[in-house]
Amino acid sequence: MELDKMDENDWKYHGEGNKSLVVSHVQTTEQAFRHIQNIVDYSKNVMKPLLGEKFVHNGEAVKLPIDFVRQLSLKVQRERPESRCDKVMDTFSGCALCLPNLTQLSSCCCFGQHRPPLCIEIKPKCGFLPSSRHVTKEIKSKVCRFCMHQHFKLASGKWKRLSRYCPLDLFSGNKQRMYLAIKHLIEEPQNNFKIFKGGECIYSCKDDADVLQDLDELAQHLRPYFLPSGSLINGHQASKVVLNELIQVLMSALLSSWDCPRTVEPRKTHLPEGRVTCEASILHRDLLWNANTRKLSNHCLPKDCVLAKILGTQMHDNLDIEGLNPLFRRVEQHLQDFPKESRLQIDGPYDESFLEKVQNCPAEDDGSIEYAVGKVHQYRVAMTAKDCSIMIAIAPCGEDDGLDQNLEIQPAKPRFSYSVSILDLDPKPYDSIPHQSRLDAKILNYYLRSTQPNHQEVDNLELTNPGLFLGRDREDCTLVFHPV
Ligand SMILES: O=P(O)(O)O[C@@H]1[C@@H](OP(=O)(O)O)[C@H](OP(=O)(O)O)[C@H](O)[C@H](OP(=O)(O)O)[C@H]1OP(=O)(O)O
Ligand SMILES: Nc1ncnc2c1ncn2[C@@H]1O[C@H](COP(=O)(O)OP(=O)(O)OP(=O)(O)O)[C@@H](O)[C@H]1O
Repeated sequence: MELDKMDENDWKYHGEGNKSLVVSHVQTTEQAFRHIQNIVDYSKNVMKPLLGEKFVHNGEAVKLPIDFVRQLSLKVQRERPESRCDKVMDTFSGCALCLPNLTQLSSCCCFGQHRPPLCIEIKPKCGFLPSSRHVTKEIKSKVCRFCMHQHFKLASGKWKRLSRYCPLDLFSGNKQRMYLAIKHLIEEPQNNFKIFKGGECIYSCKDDADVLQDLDELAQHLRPYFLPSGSLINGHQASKVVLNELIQVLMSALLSSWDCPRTVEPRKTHLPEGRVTCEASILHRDLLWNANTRKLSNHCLPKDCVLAKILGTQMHDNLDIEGLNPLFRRVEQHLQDFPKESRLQIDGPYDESFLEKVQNCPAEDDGSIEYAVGKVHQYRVAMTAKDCSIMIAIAPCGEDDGLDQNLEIQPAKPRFSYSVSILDLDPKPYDSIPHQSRLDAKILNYYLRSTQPNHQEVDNLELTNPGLFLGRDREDCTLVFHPV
């Protein structure tokens, strides 16, 4: 803040205590409001057209009384996880993003009165392997970023166990692969899987928890939704049935092609040819040896299902960070040469013209700034889609709502209505691109160091906490495929 440019009209009374009188800067509120409005514009004008009207709730920027925000921040403080408490709430901004509660079903969906709705949140992460000619390290086209990143996260202490989840299995459209992907998410949720019941989080990552106990407890919560009330199945068998049913419902929701009438065979999206399995996935070896390899590795999702929409948007990153870097530098150079240039819309406005730049970027590099900025925008859009979450709200519906014992004799499938939404669609900052580049190299180095003992470092990077490094690879596992 420059002292000689201070103007009392930019400040207003905020409140006071015994010793302090607090004034706040009016710009702060306006800037913060602009920031939130930018998020709303980005969700509404950029991500919604790409991901689909029905999945995206852009929300609304709202102004709130500052005292209310301060009180609220104190009230929620004790419920916040310790690992997040380094972030403080901006209690002076007086504004917020108002969104519908996506753990609840929208009012148009029917749902039973007896049981509160369930909501499953999945953060699927990146579902494809880069096929860009700019990729210099072969491993990147064999092992997906999530699976490589696991080793770095373990070494840096973010998580205590490796997740066996592989996004390529979830996005495969193949029911057997999807089944295992969801099973692995349940077993080790990290920040990729949560379950809410009546809006309350009942299942999420607990670092020190006993995994098996967690699963039994979870099955207890879910039992009334998936087993008839008088069912005699108990213990481990009941948990297996309940979790199996949950996975089946989730797969239906993830594969629903919402624009197609249910009676018609849904159209399929065949994604570009290329490697569609990840070598680190525990399924990989089975896929290689299985007689049905081609069928199992089919990359085929129903058109317009939530997974196809997210994957299609992620694939706007078709150069990989390695191919993007020189284009980022071209934009940087241009901004240095023309500092007042705003038509590139680096920080917005996120309007139709921004979307036009994303959708109509020239296919080949013609050396122009337009091409470079189009690719940068595409990359940022892809980053948002690689970091978003899917919320699947489900509730029992129809005449079978009060599942009774008779159903056990001739089990009828419980019926559910569900709604699917996508959340966390913030624009990723333009200036985070250099960080992405460094992170990419770090992830690669940690992965290679853990799996290939003689590996030479890719770049001259300083690797943090090498002493913490655990070189254990995934548990060896043989799978038998059953029809589902
Ligand atoms: O880079 P990644 O893949 O680790 O993603 C980050 C996420 O970590 P994850 O790998 O999902 O555990 C990370 O998730 P957590 O906050 O760690 O749960 C954030 O979503 C981060 O986004 P932002 O910088 O807060 O906008 C994410 O950063 P971006 O790369 O999307 O900016
Ligand atoms: N509209 C909503 N309805 C219900 N739950 C929500 C909603 N928005 C966010 N949440 C919950 O709050 C969590 C954090 O929200 P969000 O992912 O938007 O934050 P973020 O800071 O952008 O996260 P990230 O670190 O992943 O970038 C979500 O994972 C979800 O569980």
